[in-house]
Amino acid sequence: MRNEQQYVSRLYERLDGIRAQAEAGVERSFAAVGSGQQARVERDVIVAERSGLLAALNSVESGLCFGRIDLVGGIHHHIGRIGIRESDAERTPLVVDWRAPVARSFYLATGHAPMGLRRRRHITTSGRTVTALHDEILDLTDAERTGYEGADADAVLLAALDSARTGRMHDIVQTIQADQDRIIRAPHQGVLVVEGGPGTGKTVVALHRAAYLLYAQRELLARRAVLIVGPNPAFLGYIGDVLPSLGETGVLLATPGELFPGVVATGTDTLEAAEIKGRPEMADVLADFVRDQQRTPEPGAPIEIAHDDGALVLDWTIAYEARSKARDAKLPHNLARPHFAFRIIDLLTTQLGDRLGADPYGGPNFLGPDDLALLGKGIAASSEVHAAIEELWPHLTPEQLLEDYLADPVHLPETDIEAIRRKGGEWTVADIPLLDEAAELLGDDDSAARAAAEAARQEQIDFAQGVLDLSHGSESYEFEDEESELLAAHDIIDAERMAERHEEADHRSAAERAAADRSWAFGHIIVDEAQELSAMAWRLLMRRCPTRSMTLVGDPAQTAEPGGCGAWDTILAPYVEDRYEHVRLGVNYRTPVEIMDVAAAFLRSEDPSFEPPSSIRSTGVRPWARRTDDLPRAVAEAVAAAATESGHLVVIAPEELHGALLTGLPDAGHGRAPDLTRRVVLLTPRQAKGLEFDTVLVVEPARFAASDLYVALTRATQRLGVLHTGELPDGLGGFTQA
Ligand SMILES: Nc1ncnc2c1ncn2[C@@H]1O[C@H](COP(=O)(O)OP(=O)(O)OP(=O)(O)O)[C@@H](O)[C@H]1O
Repeated sequence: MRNEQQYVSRLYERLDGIRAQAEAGVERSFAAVGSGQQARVERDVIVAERSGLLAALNSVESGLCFGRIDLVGGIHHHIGRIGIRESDAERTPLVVDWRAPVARSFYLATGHAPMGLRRRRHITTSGRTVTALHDEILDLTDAERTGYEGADADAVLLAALDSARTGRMHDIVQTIQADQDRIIRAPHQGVLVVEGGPGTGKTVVALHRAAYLLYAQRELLARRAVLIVGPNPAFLGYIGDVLPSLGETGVLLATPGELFPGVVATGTDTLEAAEIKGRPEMADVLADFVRDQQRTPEPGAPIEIAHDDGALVLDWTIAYEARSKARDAKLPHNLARPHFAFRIIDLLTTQLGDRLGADPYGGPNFLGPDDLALLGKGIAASSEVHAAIEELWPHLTPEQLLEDYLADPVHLPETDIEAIRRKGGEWTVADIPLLDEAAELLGDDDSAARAAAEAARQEQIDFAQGVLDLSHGSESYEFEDEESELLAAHDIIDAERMAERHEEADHRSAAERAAADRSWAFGHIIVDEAQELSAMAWRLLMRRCPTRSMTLVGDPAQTAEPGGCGAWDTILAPYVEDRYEHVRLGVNYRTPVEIMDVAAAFLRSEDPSFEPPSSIRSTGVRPWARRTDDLPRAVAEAVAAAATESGHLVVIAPEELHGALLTGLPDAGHGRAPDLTRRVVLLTPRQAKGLEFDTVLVVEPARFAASDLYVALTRATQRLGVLHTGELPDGLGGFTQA
């Protein structure tokens, strides 16, 4: 133990050294004498880089080194969250990153396949102090013993699984199991589906896979960023510490309601409306609706446009021809609009030319090409003509289009139309993929943005010219000697190049830039609770990941959303056919066998073929149930009785009961963004998805949908209780009566 303590202390000393160096770098950059835009840009870049490094160094502080492998032949390596080298000339490795190939045997070696290992050691620390060592002898012919060999090889894993929860997910870097390691390091480049029952580590494995990919493909992923999609903000808060604790911060976490930049989904849909909006047919429905916006006047009811040289008649024939021409361009609506406008102007010019230049005696038209060009210019400048074009082929934003569509839906059966009809109101999660679809159909007409950028650039050139003129004026004063004069700014740089240099470089990280850019192509996307996403949501996600480098995590048995796609083939066939890898996790690390038995029996009563994951732990504590006439009081009493138990407690209850229950739970975290670090939390079944707590109280299970109840029953790491007023739902039983 003493030797390991000395080694670990030395590691922390080195970490402190690197940290001090990075801090000094930041300070030096701030104090840098260079002035002017260029120097500021360089300083900002250095500060951003060093600050990123500092954040990573600070976040790996806890449990920096957690293992050691001794190879046959005497070499050994310490394994840690990040790799650290000595400051000597050879840059000797002090601790090896857990993701490095050399560290792999730490996770995979067994007595049967020792992978060249003699011994594997787990080092447990508290702060910077080594508190325990656990050794496993892998080479049984080796007689040397350390005294730290435990009888139970899984002691470290079981201790981690048994520990009280904190409301935040922790990394599992010290105890990754072999089947999990294979998924984390899977070489598969395309879509990898990780399926497994509750508590099998799907989420935590996917997060470690993200960390692994960020290590193995650092170049690419630092540029393109990783996106992690999770079901709700509470879940993202719950998993938010895992990657930073592994030294990785360049990741964007988002809920499905946040995937259209500039819009936050705060509204709610009925289940029926969400299901309809998620159907794949909605892509065609919206495409048809966009075509509906490309109009023609009714035959016999033309648009008459006043013009100095006589009225112009924009009739069905002209509009129809211009529309066909514009549609032939096969461009999104807004980008095809100029084609429509040019054709209209062209046809109206011909109309006017025919009239003005007509020879009353039937000879050729009097007007030549120059006259026609002049007429065309006049028509193109006419605001009335533009108003008519806008009426027939309006420039649209995705928000406008969808708002108009939802106010008066079309191209659907009448009952569906009534289900989704909505005038104004807030955007919902199911609207987000529709907005994205609309954006695709409309196309980003960036001509206005480009014109603005050009104007800004011109302004900078003018500003730079001003600076140059000033420096020219002060030349004799500032540059006294010949050499300086030769290098005077105006001699070596023109205003345009100087303006470019002055342009503010984009210092945001790839993840920050990706968050603001709808057309961003991510290097890798991880989707948790993937079974919940609708076909339309998948269309959005696939657009964000043209390389299809994705890890999808889910459990079809936990599907709650009526629009959820469920089967992987249905989700993936349109994009990758059957070219995806499918792996399963079968061990439940969370729920003890006593609780899993109850949950599995309930689901089997719904689906007799259901195969639950097998629990790795048993607590000897049976779940309990109590019937009551006064739920708020019974819940408050049960929570008070659990106060002596360690860890966190969640009350999972239907939303409509929350108001009443809260009167007896004044300190509970609750609401839209509940604070999960509170000792007591009140959640709806949907909010509880993906989370875990030491103690779970399920309230009024008869009001839960079956899949929601299965999720609720499988959230506990230690204890489960059920409080109900009426009969328990069919199939739910096996409790002790409390
Ligand atoms: N190898 C491991 N070492 C330590 N803890 C582990 C290990 N694997 C899983 N766990 C723990 O098991 C619990 C369940 O993991 P996780 O939440 O990833 O499961 P899940 O499959 O996503 O569950 P659900 O589908 O119910 O959301 C977590 O606390 C996780 O840290």
